[in-house]
Amino acid sequence: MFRCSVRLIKGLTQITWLREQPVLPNLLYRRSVPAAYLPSRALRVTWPCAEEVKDFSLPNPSWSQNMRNLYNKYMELSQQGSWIRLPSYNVTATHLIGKAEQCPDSAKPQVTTRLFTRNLDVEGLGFEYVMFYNQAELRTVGIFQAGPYLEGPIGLTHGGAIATIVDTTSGACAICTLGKVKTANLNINYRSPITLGSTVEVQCRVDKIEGRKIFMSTEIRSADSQVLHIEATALFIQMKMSE
Ligand SMILES: CCCCC/C=C\C/C=C\C/C=C\C/C=C\CCCC(=O)SCCNC(=O)CCNC(=O)[C@H](O)C(C)(C)COP(=O)(O)OP(=O)(O)OC[C@H]1O[C@@H](n2cnc3c(N)ncnc32)[C@H](O)[C@@H]1OP(=O)(O)O
Repeated sequence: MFRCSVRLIKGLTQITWLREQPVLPNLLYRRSVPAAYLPSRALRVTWPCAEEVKDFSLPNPSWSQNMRNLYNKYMELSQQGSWIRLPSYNVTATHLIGKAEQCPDSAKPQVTTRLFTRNLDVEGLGFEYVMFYNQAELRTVGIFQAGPYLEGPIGLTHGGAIATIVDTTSGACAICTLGKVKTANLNINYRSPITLGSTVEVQCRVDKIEGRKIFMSTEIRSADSQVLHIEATALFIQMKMSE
């Protein structure tokens, strides 16, 4: 248990910017798992115990040249200080401090929860994406490559997969701005299909904040910005301190 805590904390402390975020104290999730979260009586949910915590938003061999070009562009902007690359793990709890002590040592069979967008073990088949956050402008950019396992109509990306990317990119912006949030509303206009294998740029911005409500707009365009694929709006609600 102690070793697990050390590994997780070591991984998290590498993300120095997180410690500087004003929202970080709000990102501490509750420390016990309600029974309703368990997928069945035979299974126990476990938290990440991997030797190494992999950051999935770093380039891998499946990335297209378009994906790499956009990534390099925002990495350069990050070096100038305006953007921050958001790390991405395959277990939601890894993004949050305070889960490590829940690593169990014995329960079998076990199932480890997985972040929906990072649930495939082979690179390039599903969601390949990286997100950057601009704190001054309250914006996120997502660079998304749609893998072949995201098919809806033949050769095209499933609308639900696109909705997931809108939710993820605008949700990340809301989280970085306000702390823990849940999606309350998502409206999507599908303007033109996204071909499987293509890379698109997801642009999200905060429209307004009213108390616990944060209103977001999202646009998805082709890598060269010429084709508008998606226009969307979303409402996220900040969690109460007790949640
Ligand atoms: C340390 C890490 C930092 C870095 C982070 C970086 C990256 C993040 C990486 C990983 C994390 C992974 C992904 C994150 C990305 C995406 C996030 C996905 C989030 C989800 O995928 S989440 C699942 C789907 N989501 C639900 O499962 C919600 C079910 N639902 C509820 O849980 C409640 O319904 C709730 C909580 C929404 C509200 O409940 P509540 O009790 O807290 O608040 P309440 O009802 O009082 O509403 C307060 C005010 O919002 C207004 N309001 C409420 N709902 C509205 C609606 N639909 N339309 C218009 N207005 C609405 C009210 O009218 C009132 O307005 P007013 O104050 O003006 O009266």
